[in-house]
Amino acid sequence: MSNILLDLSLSMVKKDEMENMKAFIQTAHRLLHESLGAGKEFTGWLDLPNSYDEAELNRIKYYAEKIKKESQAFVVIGIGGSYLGARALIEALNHNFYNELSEEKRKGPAIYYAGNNISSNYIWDLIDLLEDKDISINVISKSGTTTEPAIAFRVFKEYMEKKYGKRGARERIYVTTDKDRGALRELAEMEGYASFVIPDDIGGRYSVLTAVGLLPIAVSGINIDELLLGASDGVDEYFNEDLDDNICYQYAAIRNILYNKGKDIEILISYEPNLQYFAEWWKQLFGESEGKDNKGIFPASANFTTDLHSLGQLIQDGKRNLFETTIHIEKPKKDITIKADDNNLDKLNYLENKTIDFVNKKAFEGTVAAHTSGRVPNIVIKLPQLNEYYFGKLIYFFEKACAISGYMLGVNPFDQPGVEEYKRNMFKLLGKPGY
Ligand SMILES: O=P(O)(O)OC[C@H]1O[C@H](O)[C@H](O)[C@@H](O)[C@@H]1O
Repeated sequence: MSNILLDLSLSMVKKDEMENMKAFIQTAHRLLHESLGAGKEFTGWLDLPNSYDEAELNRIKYYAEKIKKESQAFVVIGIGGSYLGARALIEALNHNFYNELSEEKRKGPAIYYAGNNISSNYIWDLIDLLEDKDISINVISKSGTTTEPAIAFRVFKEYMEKKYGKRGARERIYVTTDKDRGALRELAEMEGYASFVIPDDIGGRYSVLTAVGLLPIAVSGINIDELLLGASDGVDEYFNEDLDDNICYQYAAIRNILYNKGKDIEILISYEPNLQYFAEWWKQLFGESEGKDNKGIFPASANFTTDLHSLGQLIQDGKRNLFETTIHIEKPKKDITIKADDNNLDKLNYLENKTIDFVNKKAFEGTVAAHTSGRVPNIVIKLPQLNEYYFGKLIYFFEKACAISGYMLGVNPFDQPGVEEYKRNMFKLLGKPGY
């Protein structure tokens, strides 16, 4: 049966180096599964796909349908873990030009994002774009107090109330936040908005398979049952503490081996442009989880072949402190056959009857060969297809690999104390009371 596969044949790591990681992997496995590790109170995501509350799932589906019916555009207000996962999957699993499609062709409203920056130009332009559209909004914040989404929501709440009146706006505003803490929870209760809960034991960057991600994802027409099924199969498949039989743990182990050899930048590569935000989600997951105590691999990303024409030189020939992890999709959703041309001025007739995906795959093979000859270790994660099931499983694969990798590195993979530093300075400069 087809499945996600991990190809380590070009990782430049020897078999015995992996063997030597077995004990460390088993320790990390125990820290995670027996709730003995740092941040153990944030491991609710571990069994979530297997223990999903059916009633909550049905509520998500019900409101997703309501939003679809009532809206031409849907605005997701959130930052970091409160929006990246949703955007990653909405873009990865839909049409490359989803928002630009006609309403008949699209399976849901156009989806826009706000509250992920503090640019007045951005908010202004978004409001301008939404002027003649019927909209609904989902404000997502675990803490309920993050500045960026809070400011955007203040603007959008006023906008909605002007457009639809207070009662009408109430019907179109959805809140996803903590069960009983935070300003957003208080506001949701006070205004009577439909609301969803981010469980206490799941941190933002591990929350894509909760209502945080599932509501917006379902609104875009993606099958969330299939997504959860993939993740749930991942729970079983990536449980085995024997390194030989667990590709998720192999990925965690090899990252640590490479890091200890001075490879402190990992570039996540894809040959599909609509995986750009999947890489952004992955960057937050690994960056916030591991980058602490003056340690951690810097997670970067590149889109090939696009970036081969801009970053390719550095990867091939620059400082040897990086490695690549490619997400390789075996079968495209659609393909195009290259035809012969009588004039052949572009000299492409040698590709007659080959498909564009065939060329893309040859570009991948050629790139991996070139970069490994340039001493860049290459890890390849192979997915049979770009669909809900495999991406649900891949999400879980990375979440778990990240937690295991973080424990092997000796950090708490579930906190992010460093992020507060810029906030404190900004609040002080803004004159926020108490700073
Ligand atoms: O969901 P929120 O509480 O608004 O947090 C949104 C994001 O901002 C924070 O500063 C954290 O660094 C992230 O881990 C988090 O995902």
